[in-house]
Amino acid sequence: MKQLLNRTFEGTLRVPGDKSITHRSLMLAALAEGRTEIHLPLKSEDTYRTMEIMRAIGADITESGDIWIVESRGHAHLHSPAGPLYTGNSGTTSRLIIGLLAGLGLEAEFSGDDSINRRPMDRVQRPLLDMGADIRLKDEKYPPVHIYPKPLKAIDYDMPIASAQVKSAVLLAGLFAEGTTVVRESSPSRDHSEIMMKQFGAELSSKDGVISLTGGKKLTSADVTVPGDISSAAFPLALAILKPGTSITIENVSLNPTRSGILEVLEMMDANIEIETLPGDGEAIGNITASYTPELRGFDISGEIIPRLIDEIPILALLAAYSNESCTVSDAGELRFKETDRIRAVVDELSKFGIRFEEKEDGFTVLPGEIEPAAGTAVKGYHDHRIIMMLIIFSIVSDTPLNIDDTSAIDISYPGFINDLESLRKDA
Ligand SMILES: O=C(O)C1=C[C@@H](OP(=O)(O)O)[C@@H](O)[C@H](O)C1
Ligand SMILES: C=C(OP(=O)(O)O)C(=O)O
Repeated sequence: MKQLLNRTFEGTLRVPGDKSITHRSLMLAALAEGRTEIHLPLKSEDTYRTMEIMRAIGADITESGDIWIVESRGHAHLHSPAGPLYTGNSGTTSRLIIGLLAGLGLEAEFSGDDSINRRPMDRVQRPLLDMGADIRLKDEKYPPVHIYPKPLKAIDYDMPIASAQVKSAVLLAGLFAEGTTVVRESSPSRDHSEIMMKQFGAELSSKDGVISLTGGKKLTSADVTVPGDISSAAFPLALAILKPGTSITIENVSLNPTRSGILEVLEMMDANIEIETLPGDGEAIGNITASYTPELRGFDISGEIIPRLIDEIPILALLAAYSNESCTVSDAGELRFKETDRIRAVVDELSKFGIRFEEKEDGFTVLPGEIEPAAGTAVKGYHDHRIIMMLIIFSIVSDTPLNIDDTSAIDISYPGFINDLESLRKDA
């Protein structure tokens, strides 16, 4: 990483494919009769966990360079796995698979790594029990999760939290439930499941936060091209804004409005960014250019924007530290249930450099002030990809070598992160 310090960066990058869309494409392609090609999938630890699980229940998936091919004779050919499943570090795999397995009426058991085994699964279990599923959890909350075959009925579900994982689990189960499943969202969460289910022929409509899905409709294959992941793009974009002499363009990245809250905050901060939308009929995509911005305004965000930038909050905290004004994030208590408690992690690690935080149960305020980077400071990544990548961007922006305990979790969502940054070095 030393090779990235005391440099400036310039150029164009394609970040890896969207993680949320890749997970969903593997699941839906396995349910849909026919051959699906998934172009430019994210090849990362988390998405391979979903691929292995889909194979363990009978999906035929082959990899051919940047295309994954799923050949399916339809959902009826999927079967209970021969042994326990493993979801690794992936919350999306864990939550969505509960809905999928319950919907298919399969018997299965799964657990994950230490982080997943501490993440709550009862949020998905509750609505599925209402649908008639039989799902058992350790201490009524955590993996190992056991799922037993039961027929499902549609429900009308008022979401108590804004969670795309819960919504998607209910919808995946709803594909096989008797009747029309209705999900009511209080704040919009990412809608990739809804978009893709329609592409695969599901009888689904969505309006003003109310999603209706009629069970029993046969899905048919549809090719998917995965756009770049805006959650990954956020790191090089932050680098461009914070590093003097730097300008970076990210091409073909998802601009889905349920994901692009970060761009709205960058605009609030008066950051130098340009967004070019590209034509297309599925997921919104475009190119984003960000450049060094010496004076950054503050922000105060809460409410409906939070689910639209939830995974970008660690890197937003770093941007906030460089603002001349105070920056507040509220209504983001969900951050405490991610790979690690991301509020704690951000506050504990960035405080080591004189960055002043007021921590709250549901967020934090970053106060303006001097940053005091000290070479060789020991920092912890908590085996959380987003915390680690934020710390690496801080190290590069402040030209300070840091002693990060373990960076291997980068591979959860962005293998090639360091290489991509190297490709942008002005002298590369
Ligand atoms: O559905 C998805 O693909 C995701 C939903 C979000 O989680 P929640 O549903 O828990 O908010 C997000 O944090 C996660 O990275 C991916
Ligand atoms: C929270 C994340 O993912 P997951 O919930 O799938 O582990 C993330 O990618 O930041």
